[in-house]
Amino acid sequence: MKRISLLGATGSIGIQTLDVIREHPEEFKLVSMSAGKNVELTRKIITEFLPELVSVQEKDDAERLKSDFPQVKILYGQEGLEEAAVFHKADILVNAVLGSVGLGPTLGAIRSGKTIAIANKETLVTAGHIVMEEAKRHNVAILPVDSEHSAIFQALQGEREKNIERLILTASGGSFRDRTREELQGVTKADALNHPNWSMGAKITVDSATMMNKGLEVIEAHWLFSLPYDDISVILHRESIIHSMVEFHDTSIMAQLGTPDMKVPIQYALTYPDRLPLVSGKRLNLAEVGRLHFTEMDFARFRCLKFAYDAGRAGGTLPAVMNAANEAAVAAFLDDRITFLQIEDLIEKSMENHSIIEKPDLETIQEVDKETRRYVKSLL
Ligand SMILES: NC(=O)C1=CN([C@@H]2O[C@H](COP(=O)(O)OP(=O)(O)OC[C@H]3O[C@@H](n4cnc5c(N)ncnc54)[C@H](OP(=O)(O)O)[C@@H]3O)[C@@H](O)[C@H]2O)C=CC1
Ligand SMILES: CC(=O)[C@@H](O)[C@H](O)COP(=O)(O)O
Ligand SMILES: [Mn+2]
Repeated sequence: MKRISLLGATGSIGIQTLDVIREHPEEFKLVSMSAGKNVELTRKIITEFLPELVSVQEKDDAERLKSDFPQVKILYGQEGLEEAAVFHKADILVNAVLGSVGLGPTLGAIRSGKTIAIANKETLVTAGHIVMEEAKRHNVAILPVDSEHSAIFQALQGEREKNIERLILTASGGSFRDRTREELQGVTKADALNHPNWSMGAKITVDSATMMNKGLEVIEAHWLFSLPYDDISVILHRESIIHSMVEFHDTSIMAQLGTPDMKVPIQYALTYPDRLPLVSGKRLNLAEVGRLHFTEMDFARFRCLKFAYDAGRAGGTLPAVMNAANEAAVAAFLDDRITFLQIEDLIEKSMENHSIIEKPDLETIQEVDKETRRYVKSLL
């Protein structure tokens, strides 16, 4: 029985993690969780899964939940999030919260010796150097949940790192993959949220449309697999059937394939190094798929991917700046305050405006994150 702490239980990854737990009650138990503002769903989850500790974003919501569930320890805010992550009865943290608020809880859980199943990209993007060093020091495994990194992780089982030529991340191209840059003028929020292959939270769906999602994944891959940026490439693959690949020095390429279903990588992170049947999974029928397509990545068309390679290569605080600017800009877009193309303008301006601090500690990263959000706000 693995005892799970789940951050972001009310989100897209959170709900699918609960599906996996529900499908294997003899294997997994939810012992602590966090949610943001979706109190109704939080109530349902508590009633069904009976976690011992629950944290929500707002104090008022916590007060209401306390009177409804007196047997449950209810917390709130960033402190509550961090406490849920280190709950003493949990063996593994599934971090599926959205945004850089996920960094502190990941570090806390590493320091208390928990295995980390990481969906929250912002943790590794903003502070990969600290997270990987702490994981090594505490002998804690960081298991990828993101589909591309899970694919690479699976393709690397039984292989030696020294034999890797490069990683090849696949990108669907997102909602606007068939449009030119000129055709991006005036696209709407509804258009952006219409991902061709995956059903995900709003922020990551917009990231996929700007290609920032792949940029964040390139930086994540750099930290997870300890490879230089020159050995990490991206290819457009419309179908999202090949979730990513590893090429070896002998020219052999190992790929992981499957239908686009996040329950597969979520469950693999929870069962690793074992596997379990995916109760509600759909088997891939390649004859039905028929053809797979691949296209060279166009960095001029997808500027955010270029920003991410630049930020990753420069290192220091620049990835944290890029990430915070992206979070603030996407939130503004989802709030109808800016156009789609302004997202990348705001990220570019924030990166240009910043003087990089080398080897930043946690406090510096958090300060730079706040400063960048203030800067983006001043530009709006
Ligand atoms: N969705 C996917 O398929 C994939 C997602 N990821 C990554 O996983 C992470 C989560 O993505 P996704 O599930 O799509 O996101 P969602 O927006 O669907 O869910 C986010 C979750 O985080 C909670 N939350 C948001 N902001 C805060 C906050 N400030 N404090 C506390 N809780 C908060 C939300 O609570 P509430 O809704 O209650 O307000 C919700 O539970 C992201 O980093 C994303 O990039 C990676 C690979 C695939
Ligand atoms: C499901 C998942 O892992 C997402 O990160 C997905 O990769 C988004 O797809 P694209 O960014 O390739 O459009
Ligand atoms: Mn992904």
